[in-house]
Amino acid sequence: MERIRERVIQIYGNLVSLLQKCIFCILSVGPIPNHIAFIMDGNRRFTKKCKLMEGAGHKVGFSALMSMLKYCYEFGVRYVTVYAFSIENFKRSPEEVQSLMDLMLKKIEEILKKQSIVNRYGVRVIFSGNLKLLSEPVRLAAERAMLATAKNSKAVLSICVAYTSTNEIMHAVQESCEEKWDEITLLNSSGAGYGLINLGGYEQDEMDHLIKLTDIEKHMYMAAAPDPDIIIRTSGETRLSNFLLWQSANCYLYSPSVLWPEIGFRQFLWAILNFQQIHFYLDKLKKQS
Ligand SMILES: CC(C)=CCC/C(C)=C/CC/C(C)=C/COP(=O)(O)OP(=O)(O)O
Repeated sequence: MERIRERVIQIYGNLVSLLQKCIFCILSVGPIPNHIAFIMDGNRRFTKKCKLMEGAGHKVGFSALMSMLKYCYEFGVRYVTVYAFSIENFKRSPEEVQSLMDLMLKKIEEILKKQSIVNRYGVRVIFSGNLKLLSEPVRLAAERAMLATAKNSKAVLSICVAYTSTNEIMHAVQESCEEKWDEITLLNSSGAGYGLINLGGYEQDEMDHLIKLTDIEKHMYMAAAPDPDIIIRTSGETRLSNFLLWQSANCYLYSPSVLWPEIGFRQFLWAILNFQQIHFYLDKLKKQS
């Protein structure tokens, strides 16, 4: 009896995945987003709603993330970014921060296993954020994961930890200033003698030493990924909460009402359909003007 039950579940699973493949095939006639970012909101609320043990919502949340990654990579999305832990999250109780870090550590080991989604889809994993703020075991695990997947080239997963956009922008501006300062000092010491830049009426060669947009962008934590096409934030919230502010100028925000651990194929499909509809509409406007 048990074997029949297992077989039925297996057949059902195969049928569902065949149906999903057919849907992806039809959808791929339209534009496929290159980069989707997720704000995984509502894990603690899910714990409360389902009367689970403390921290269980985040574990279910991780499984939901694995399903979303599978949909993204099956559909042909090359870049996925997730907001896994913000700098603000360090203000939570020490027990909660510790439990989230323990989960992170365990899950990093899991995603490095041979049969994991990361290895199955050839995904390069990048941890983006102020990694110095992480405890040593988590930081080392993150570095290990980046090294182990560095040669994967089919897709990219950016995991934002110890991240906020304002911190990212500040870091990038500081790095760019330091780089320019070093450049000017080097030129001065070699006798080129540019002196201090007069911001009033500078000459062309002085202009070359002003910081450009590309200087700042190359120092962003998210420099390895293009701007996102869609940001999906669960639990009906439409705030960005200091996530990808620099990169989201032309991005579509989709905000399903489900909590993160409840997100599934339906929400993914709806996000893609809405994105494609907006894309077609903007294309039409462009052609008319
Ligand atoms: C390796 C890896 C990528 C692990 C990620 C694991 C995971 C699902 C992390 C979510 C972290 C987080 C603070 C989510 C927000 O929900 P919340 O806790 O703020 O819940 P609430 O919105 O209900 O308060």
